[in-house]
Amino acid sequence: MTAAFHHGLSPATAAAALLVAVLVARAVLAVVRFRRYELAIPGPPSLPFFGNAFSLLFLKQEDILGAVMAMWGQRRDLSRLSALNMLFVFVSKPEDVAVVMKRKDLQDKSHFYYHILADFAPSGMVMINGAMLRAHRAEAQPAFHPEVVDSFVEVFAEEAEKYVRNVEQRQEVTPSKRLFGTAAWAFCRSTVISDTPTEEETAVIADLVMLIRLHLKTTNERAFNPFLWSKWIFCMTPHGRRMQREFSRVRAFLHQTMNDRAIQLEKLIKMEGADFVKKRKSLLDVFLQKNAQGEVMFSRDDILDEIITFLTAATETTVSALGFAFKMLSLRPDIQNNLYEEVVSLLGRGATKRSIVAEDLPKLHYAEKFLKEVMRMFSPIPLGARQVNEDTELGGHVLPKGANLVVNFLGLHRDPVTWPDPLRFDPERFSPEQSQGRHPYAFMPFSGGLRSCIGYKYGWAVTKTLLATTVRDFVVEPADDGLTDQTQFKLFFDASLKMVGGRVKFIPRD
Ligand code: HEM
Repeated sequence: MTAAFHHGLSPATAAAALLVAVLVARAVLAVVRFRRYELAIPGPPSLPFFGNAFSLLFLKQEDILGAVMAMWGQRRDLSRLSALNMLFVFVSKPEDVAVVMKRKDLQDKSHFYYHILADFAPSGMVMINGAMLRAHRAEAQPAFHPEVVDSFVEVFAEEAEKYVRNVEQRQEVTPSKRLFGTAAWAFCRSTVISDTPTEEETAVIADLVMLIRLHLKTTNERAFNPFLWSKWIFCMTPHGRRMQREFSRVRAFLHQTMNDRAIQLEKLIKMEGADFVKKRKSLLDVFLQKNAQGEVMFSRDDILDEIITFLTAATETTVSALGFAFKMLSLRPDIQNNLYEEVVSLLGRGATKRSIVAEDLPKLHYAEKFLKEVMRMFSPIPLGARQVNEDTELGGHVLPKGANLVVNFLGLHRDPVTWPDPLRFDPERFSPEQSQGRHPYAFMPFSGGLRSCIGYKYGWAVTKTLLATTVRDFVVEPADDGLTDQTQFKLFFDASLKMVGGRVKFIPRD
């Protein structure tokens, strides 16, 4: 007879009490264990279990990055934040970043952030891991071969010309607003739909771009609001219901586009055989081709998720980089003159000017140094989070299983040891002389290792084309917003880095 029976407890009650006691003991042990690992890593003061939650949760989107960065506090070595027993370990030193990029066991995306991002495109490359990631990357790679990217430059140039034709002249504008449409069109025309889109395609792609922007904004808000972490709960809110409805509508259209293209492809493969297989193809064709050849590698939903993911990755980053580029040009006429001189020496001026072609891109040396300095100071992706799947040693600390490892690209790029006077804007940091001897992992705007940006060459080509075409036709002047240098920018994060305001004026040159 146990003590419980002597005290009149039934066996069921005693069993339930025992179970509760075991669960409570396990939870307490988990909190104690977590706390031991947490406190071993330097970071701001934190409470047991809640960690830094009271400084992090329910923040406005504009304030999230500033709050995270303030708490990170420029620590060079590993540092941490925590909330509700979730640990975020920041890596910002080139030596530590190199280890993360090279280690095969640190390549999975963090569940915390990416499971929310993945809600509407779960099989997209940014979200997937392991064998599935390797298969998707291997298939998509040919669509980003340098020769394929070169073949798209004509489309990029046409979209850039359209951008400069339609830009609101002489008024204060936020360049990113119009740039989204331009970057999205450049992507869709080169990789998804026909070169000459129909009216319906135009309307649906415009909707998709708006929807993706909204999704990214919502993802960040949800990430900092535990009540909305579950997709199920989020989709019961009016906003969640609306997003679900809109995504279903756009997906139905894209499915139709894919079906039409798949039928065309089957015919082409039958007609051209091996010749067609060897041809360079767009992303959509690359994914569909395997299926058309009878190897069903990807479901139509997988392909659609990839198209949405690539469109997001391609537009967000390009727009972020160019938005900061135009803002910096408006504040630095000296740099703008150097850039203009380089551009007109290639593309001509006035009546003799011409559009950019693929062969011009490698000759834009100054543009490249300038854009690198933009991406150093304003890394389009400021943070990238990985999942720690097993207790892992890094930088002299143990990261417990379940922790989120955050590669702090913004911190890496502003590390005063590698970049003296890091807030000074100077493209010459990327001259061959000054680049000599720099740590190979000190500058990582496109990340690195197994999860490096697959659209790296594509991104460079679009960004350079849009920058050169705009500078050829316009002087970028400052807005009347009181901002006189880059140290005054208020940065925030909505899937890519943005700044509050960011307005400039475009004054025509001719
Ligand atoms: C200025 C332009 C760009 C920048 C700075 C940039 C930066 C990055 C970075 C930092 C990552 C890693 C993110 C992480 O680890 O969380 C990434 C991944 C990725 N990027 Fe880009 N990107 C750019 C343009 C593009 C373009 C044009 C495309 C497609 C056409 C693209 C497609 C992707 C994809 C699919 C991934 C996920 C790769 C993976 O997880 O394995 N990016 N990009």
